[in-house]
Amino acid sequence: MILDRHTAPFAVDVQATVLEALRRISENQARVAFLVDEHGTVRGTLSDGDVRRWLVAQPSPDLGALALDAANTDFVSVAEGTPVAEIAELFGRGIDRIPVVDDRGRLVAVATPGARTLTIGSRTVGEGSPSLIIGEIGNNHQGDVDLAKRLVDECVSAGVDTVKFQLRDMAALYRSGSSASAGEDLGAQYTMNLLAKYSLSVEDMYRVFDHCAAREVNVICTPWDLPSADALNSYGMPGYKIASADLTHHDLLTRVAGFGAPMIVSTGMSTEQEITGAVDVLRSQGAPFALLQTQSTYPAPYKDVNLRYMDRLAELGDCLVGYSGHERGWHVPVAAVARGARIIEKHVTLDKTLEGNDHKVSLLPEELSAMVRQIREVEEALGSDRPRELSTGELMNRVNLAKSLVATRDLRSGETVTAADVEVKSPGRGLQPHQRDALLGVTLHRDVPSGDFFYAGDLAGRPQARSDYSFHRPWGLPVRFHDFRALLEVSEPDFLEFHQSAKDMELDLGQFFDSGEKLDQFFTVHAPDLYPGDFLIDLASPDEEIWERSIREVQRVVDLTRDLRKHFTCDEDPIVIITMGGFLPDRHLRPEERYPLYERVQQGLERVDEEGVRLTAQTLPPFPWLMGGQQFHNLFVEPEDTVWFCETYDRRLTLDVSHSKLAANFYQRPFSEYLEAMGSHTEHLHIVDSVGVDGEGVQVGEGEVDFKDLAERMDRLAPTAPFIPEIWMGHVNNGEGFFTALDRLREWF
Ligand SMILES: C=C(OP(=O)(O)O)C(=O)O
Repeated sequence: MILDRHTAPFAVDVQATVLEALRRISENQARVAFLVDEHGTVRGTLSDGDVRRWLVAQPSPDLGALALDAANTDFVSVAEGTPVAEIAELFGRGIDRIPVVDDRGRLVAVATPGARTLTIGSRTVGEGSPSLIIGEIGNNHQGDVDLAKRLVDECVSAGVDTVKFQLRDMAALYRSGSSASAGEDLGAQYTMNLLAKYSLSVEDMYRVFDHCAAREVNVICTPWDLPSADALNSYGMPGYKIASADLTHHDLLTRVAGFGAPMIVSTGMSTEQEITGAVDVLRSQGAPFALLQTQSTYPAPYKDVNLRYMDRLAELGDCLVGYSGHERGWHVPVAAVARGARIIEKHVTLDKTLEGNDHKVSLLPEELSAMVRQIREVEEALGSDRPRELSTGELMNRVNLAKSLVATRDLRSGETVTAADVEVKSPGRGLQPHQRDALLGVTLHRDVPSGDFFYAGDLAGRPQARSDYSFHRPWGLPVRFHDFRALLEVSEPDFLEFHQSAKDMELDLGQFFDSGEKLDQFFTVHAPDLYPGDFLIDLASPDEEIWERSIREVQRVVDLTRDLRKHFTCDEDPIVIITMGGFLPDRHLRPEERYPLYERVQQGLERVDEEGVRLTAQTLPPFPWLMGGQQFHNLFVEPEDTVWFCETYDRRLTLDVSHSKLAANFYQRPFSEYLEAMGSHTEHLHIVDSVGVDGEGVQVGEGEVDFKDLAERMDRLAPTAPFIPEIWMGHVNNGEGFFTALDRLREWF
């Protein structure tokens, strides 16, 4: 059981309305709030159930009514000082939060049956949250306030959640007082001498805590004796650490538990019996606590670290567990997180050669940064045990690498598929091999040429109906040279968008168009994404060879576009969509690093003869799936620098809705900001849904884009920009995915 002295999340003013009280209940996620008057006296408790009962009893419920009307005024509470065991007996029968009140009925704590969460300052850590990373400065400040502050600053830069210090009152701590160590054993004498030299006074420590507050980083501290504990309590620490060395110091445990703030308790150099003894003390005090597995040697041999003991600690303490590390390097804390540590403590120093044991096992600031980064990466990688979902990248790779059912001969509409008509071949664009049984015996409703894929639509056994589309802006279909005729047979788009592969760039247009043929529509061209030799267009590249080739490839796309124009009736110059580049394999650039890259893009474009085309820069996602894996896009991702590029160089955009929504999600900004900023620079639209930060190309209505809002904004900001539905794999089964998207988009566009 825990006595939570952080009562603010539970308290609601007695004058609050039902709605205000409900808001508090949903914020604290405890299903109950306590109504307190101006003196802090509890006047009633209001649970979810109380509100429900009140609602059904009202002829016309009014959420603006006083919460007190719905509250339980005959509630269970306990007096401060009630033994924990007695309080524990009151839980059950719907009661899992009990107000603890002083002799005047004022709320002083909330008793809960035990929660595996701790809140330290601004940070709550629980089973499902990122781990709490503590930068242990300890005494590595060498008794110097400025050095202590610098260490705090380094911890902030490294991204730790909390910094930690140690406080000692040498006179109270050592039997021989603060200076006389002569009679001590060699080890103790060495430690005492160091501590005497390098400790900070309480006042200096407070100064450093103030610096932590100014840097907005949570700070905790280990009191090594009772006076230090009291001094820390006077400052008002949001949490306390108990060193392994104090696990058997039950008076200290009890004193600190009485402060009511969370306790993080190390268990090094202790027997299991001593650990359970400490747990009993903490429980009897109702202290919110976590236990840390620790090997109290400096540096600790890996064979003694024993991360698996965290499982046992979780059982013994029925609490959150973590790891306080004294080994070399930082791979063990990273592994500890993967093994369930919710708290990591690791020492930090500016110089490993300074005097004192701790410096040797401390991380330098850049190492601490690396540890924090790697822990966060591992936490992301841990994922969940929910049913497996394929990432967009995997889906793409699956098309390239997996197998499909294909026809062994030319099959005619009306024929029934037999085993001899079907074989398994790569790529994985059609029905998957395990769907063969479902396909056999199906009567085809279309011709399937030899080597062509069978699709889900073939199983449905009915032809796909295509309706006439009419949108209040021009609409088109993404096509390839080899499939546009088939799509034109079933639909009448205003334009075709030729999505070029590097191989398509080599093809002779005469293969696809009769000489003199002119199709009665316009067209756009999307430059290839990938070229042989893993080459990607990168007009921002500092590498001259890549940059020069990128310029050449863009020119080839422009030239092809001019050639294609002969076969279309275009009133305006055709739009060409280019992914301009600026990606990196391993990181995102800071905003100020992006501008020189845009300048480089522009220099490259100035070398391209753009006569007769409208070159546009496609807006890009933060994590493109290039060459089968995750990369990092930097340019045309955030609106400010994208708009800067457009305005500075008089350039236009192809706004890819999926890409830009992913960017908005990644940068945790409203998508509307992206649309408002980039909308008026938009020449062309790729309309498609998206999920998360890298789920692109999603079918309309199956992701997170608000299409009504999108349509309203685009009608205002880019009313004439044409669009295509750019659904990933939308072309299979003769454009099935594109037509589904168009069917859905009719509602808004
Ligand atoms: C020495 C300390 O802890 P640990 O036992 O985790 O090293 C401390 O918190 O001061």
